[in-house]
Amino acid sequence: MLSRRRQSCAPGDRRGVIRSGVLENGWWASRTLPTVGFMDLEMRSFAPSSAVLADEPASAEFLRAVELGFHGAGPGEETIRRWLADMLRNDARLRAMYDHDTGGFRDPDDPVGTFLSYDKTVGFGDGVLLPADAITDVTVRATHRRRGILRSLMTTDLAVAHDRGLPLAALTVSESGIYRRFGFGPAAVSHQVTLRTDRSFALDVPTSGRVEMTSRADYLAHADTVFDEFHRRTAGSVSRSQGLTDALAGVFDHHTGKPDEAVRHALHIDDTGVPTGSVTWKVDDDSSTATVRDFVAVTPEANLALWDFLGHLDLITTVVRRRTPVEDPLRYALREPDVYEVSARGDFLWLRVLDVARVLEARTYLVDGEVTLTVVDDQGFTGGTYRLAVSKGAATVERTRDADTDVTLDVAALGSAVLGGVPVAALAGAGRIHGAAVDELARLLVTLRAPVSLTPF
Ligand SMILES: CC(=O)SCCNC(=O)CCNC(=O)[C@H](O)C(C)(C)COP(=O)(O)OP(=O)(O)OC[C@H]1O[C@@H](n2cnc3c(N)ncnc32)[C@H](O)[C@@H]1OP(=O)(O)O
Repeated sequence: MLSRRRQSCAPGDRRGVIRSGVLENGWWASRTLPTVGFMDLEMRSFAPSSAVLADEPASAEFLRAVELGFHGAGPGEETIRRWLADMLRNDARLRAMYDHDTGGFRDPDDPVGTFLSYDKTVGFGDGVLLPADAITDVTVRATHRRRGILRSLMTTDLAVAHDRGLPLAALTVSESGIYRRFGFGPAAVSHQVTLRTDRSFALDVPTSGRVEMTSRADYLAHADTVFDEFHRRTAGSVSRSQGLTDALAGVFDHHTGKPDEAVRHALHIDDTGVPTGSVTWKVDDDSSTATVRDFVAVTPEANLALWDFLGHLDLITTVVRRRTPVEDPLRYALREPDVYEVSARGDFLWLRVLDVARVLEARTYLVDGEVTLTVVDDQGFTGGTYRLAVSKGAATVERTRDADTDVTLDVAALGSAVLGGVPVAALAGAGRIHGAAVDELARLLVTLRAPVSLTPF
C-alpha cells in the first residue's frame, strides 16, 4: 500500500525544512532536512505496472527527467518504451520528488528529483551471490540542487532496503565526492586501458580456444550464459538486466531506439566448445580506434584470446576498453608491455553495507583469526560492535557488548574493504580504520584476487 503525502516549506522561510515521508509496506519515513528557497515538495514512490508508454506518464516523465539531469539529448520514445519494459521486468522502484511551487512556469508533474532502485545480486566469489539494493538514475533538477533532495530520496531508499532485509546497497558514481556521507565506500576499482595495436602489438604466450565474429542474434544467444558464469565466479560482479545486455550489444541506440548497426560482436569458445567470453565494440569515426562496449571473460584464456583478437583487427591502431579489471593479465602476456596504457582509473563499484554479519559471513577467507570491530554508521543501520571469528575459511559474526574493540571503522570503509578491493592498510593510512588490530584485520580480509565489476548501472 502506497500513500502519498505532500509536504511543504513555508514561502519566505529561507532556512525552512522539507519533511518528506512515504508509507511503503508499512514503513514510514519522516526526515527533517535543512534547505533554502521556496519549495512545495512531494516525494512519490511508485513502480510501473505496464510497458505501454501511454499508460505510464509518470514513469515516462521520470525517464525524461533523468536525461535532463545528465544533460542528455533526450531519449526517443522507443528508448523510453524499452527502459520502461526493463523497469517492469526488474521490479524497479521509482522515487521522484515534485515541486508544486512552479510559479506557473513548469509542469508540476515533471519531477525535480529522480531516484531508481531495484534488486540485483553482488557476487562474493565461489558462487555466492548476495542480494543488493542497486541504485541508479539519481538526478536533481539544476534549479533544485543542494537543497537536500538527494539526501531525502537516498535516506528513504536505504531505510526501505534495510527494512526489507537487504544486506547491501550498490551504485556507480558520476562524481566521487557524493556518496561516502551515505555510507558507501569504493569497493571495486577499474581501469580504462588504451592499447596500441600497431605492429608492436603481439602476445608472446599462446592463446587457446577460438574466437568467432557473430551476428547480433548469435551473440545474444550466448551472452547471458557467459555473463552469468562470470558473475557466479567473480567477487564484485553485479547482475545485469536484459536492457543493459541489449544496450551494450547495440540492440538499440540510446537516442533513436533503433538497432545500432555499427556494433560488432564476437565470442570466445574454449577447447571443449563452451562459450567462455564475449565482446562487443564499435569503430570510431576516425576508423582507426575500436572502442570496446562490453568485454566479459570467464577464464584467463578467454581474456587473452579476446584481447589478441581485438589487437589484430586490421586498420585499427588503438583499442580503448573501459571497465578493465585492475589485475588484467594482458600486460604480462605482451611482447612489448608498453603498448598497454592505463589511461584512466576509477572507483567503479561502491558498496554500502546494511547488514555487517551477513556481508562478512558471505565471503571466504584465506586465513583464520578473530577480531572485534566497531562499525560507525551515522545513519544508524549497522552501527555497533561485532566479533568476527574465522575458522577454516568461513566467518561467524556476532554482535557483542564487549567494550574491548580491536578495530574501529566507519561503514563506508567496511564497504571498501569487504571484498578486498581497497587494502585495509590503505584505509588505515587514510585514517578511516584504526585500532590495535588493524594488521590482524588486514590479514583476515586479504583476497586472492581484486574484485571486478563489469556492470555499468
Ligand atoms: C548513483 C547515480 O545515479 S550517480 C549520478 C548522480 N547524478 C548526477 O551526477 C547528475 C547531476 N547532478 C545532480 O543531479 C545533483 O547535483 C545530485 C543528484 C548529484 C545531488 O543532488 P542534490 O539534491 O543537490 O544533493 P543534496 O542537496 O541532497 O546534497 C546532499 C549532500 O551531498 C552533497 N553533494 C551533493 N552533490 C554533490 C557533489 N556533486 N559533490 C560533492 N558533494 C555533493 C551536498 O553538499 C550535501 O552534503 P551534506 O548534506 O553532507 O552537507
